[in-house]
Amino acid sequence: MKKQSVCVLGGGSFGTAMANIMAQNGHQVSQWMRNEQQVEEINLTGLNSRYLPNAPLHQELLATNNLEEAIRASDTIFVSIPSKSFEDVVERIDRLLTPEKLLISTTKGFNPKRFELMSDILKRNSATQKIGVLSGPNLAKEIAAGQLTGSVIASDHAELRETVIELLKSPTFRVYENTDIAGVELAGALKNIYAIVCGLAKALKVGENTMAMIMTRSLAEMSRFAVHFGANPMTFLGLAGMGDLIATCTSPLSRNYRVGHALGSGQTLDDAIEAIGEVAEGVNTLRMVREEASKHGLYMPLAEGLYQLIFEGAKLETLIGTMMTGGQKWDVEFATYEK
Ligand SMILES: NC(=O)C1=CN([C@@H]2O[C@H](COP(=O)(O)OP(=O)(O)OC[C@H]3O[C@@H](n4cnc5c(N)ncnc54)[C@H](OP(=O)(O)O)[C@@H]3O)[C@@H](O)[C@H]2O)C=CC1
Ligand SMILES: O=C(CO)COP(=O)(O)O
Repeated sequence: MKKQSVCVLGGGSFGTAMANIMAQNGHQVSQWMRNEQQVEEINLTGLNSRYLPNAPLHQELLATNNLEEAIRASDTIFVSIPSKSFEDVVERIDRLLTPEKLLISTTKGFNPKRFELMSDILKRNSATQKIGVLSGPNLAKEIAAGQLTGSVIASDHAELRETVIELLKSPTFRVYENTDIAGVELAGALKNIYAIVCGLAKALKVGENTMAMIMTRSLAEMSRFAVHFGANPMTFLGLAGMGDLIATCTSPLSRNYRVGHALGSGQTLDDAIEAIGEVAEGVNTLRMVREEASKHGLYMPLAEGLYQLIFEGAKLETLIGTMMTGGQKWDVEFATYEK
């Protein structure tokens, strides 16, 4: 692939990990962030010590404060901004976009202002409809440490999918493709709820039978919700579905898992979030999904139980009770059993 101009919006751990791979691949990469000291640190020392310590960054990765310049110079733009601020940042770049530019979200969450995903925000821009979503079991610190990692690019545009696969291809990072944007994006956002549940369960020292049951029923809930909103249930068998659920529900590197673990160890939600100091998308996702599930009559006992536990002071037994005695009886809902 010939040298491409790319920019990554966001100075957090995931944006930095992606920017670094593309710089290592010889592309012209700028990474936009709002913190001037962080820009200076990356450009002078090759380190992003707040978000990705211990990961030396490629010398050609250029950190910048200049959003306009970064967008104008780039053919492909990755937006790696937490869901809370995603819309604000995308609105700032709107007038700088042109029809050829490729726009990719890496953000796993919902807009807290209204029920919509990041790709919905990207689609509202006035210039380009070349939109994609990157999602998968992608713990940023593991990627930076060179652990073998797979991800998924979902888009209607074959050219976009091909470009992202090539930009990010490395001996340790591989991107697969999918056209089910709704499935891939919903999978990445929803699994954060269940990572909180699993962190909590682990803190309570549950056994592996229990962990397996929680994770598998989580997958059932996630796909039930997502299929209602247009996803293909088969997507949940792939890296963006089962893959990300496994990584996030079992790793203390996941911020959402850590929130759950802290809750299970007796901390308050506010203390847990403050101690982590990075984004944990699952808390907002839980609020949005619970509201939408009740509006549409979707049965989500684990999400409902977690919501009641966190926001309504319910006892842990409520969460356990909804899982053990709930109304849903089929193992796999999208299979046909009755002859
Ligand atoms: N980390 C991971 O392992 C993975 C994360 N993701 C997803 O990627 C998204 C980004 O996460 P991640 O990189 O981990 O987040 P971090 O918490 O590591 O960093 C967030 C970054 O966003 C910046 N930011 C926040 N608000 C704004 C704003 N209004 N304007 C400009 N910059 C802003 C922060 O800047 P500042 O420091 O100035 O506040 C910081 O650079 C999330 O949705 C996450 O779910 C996806 C896959 C893996
Ligand atoms: O999405 C992730 C891994 O795929 C990162 O999870 P956390 O946001 O919980 O750290």
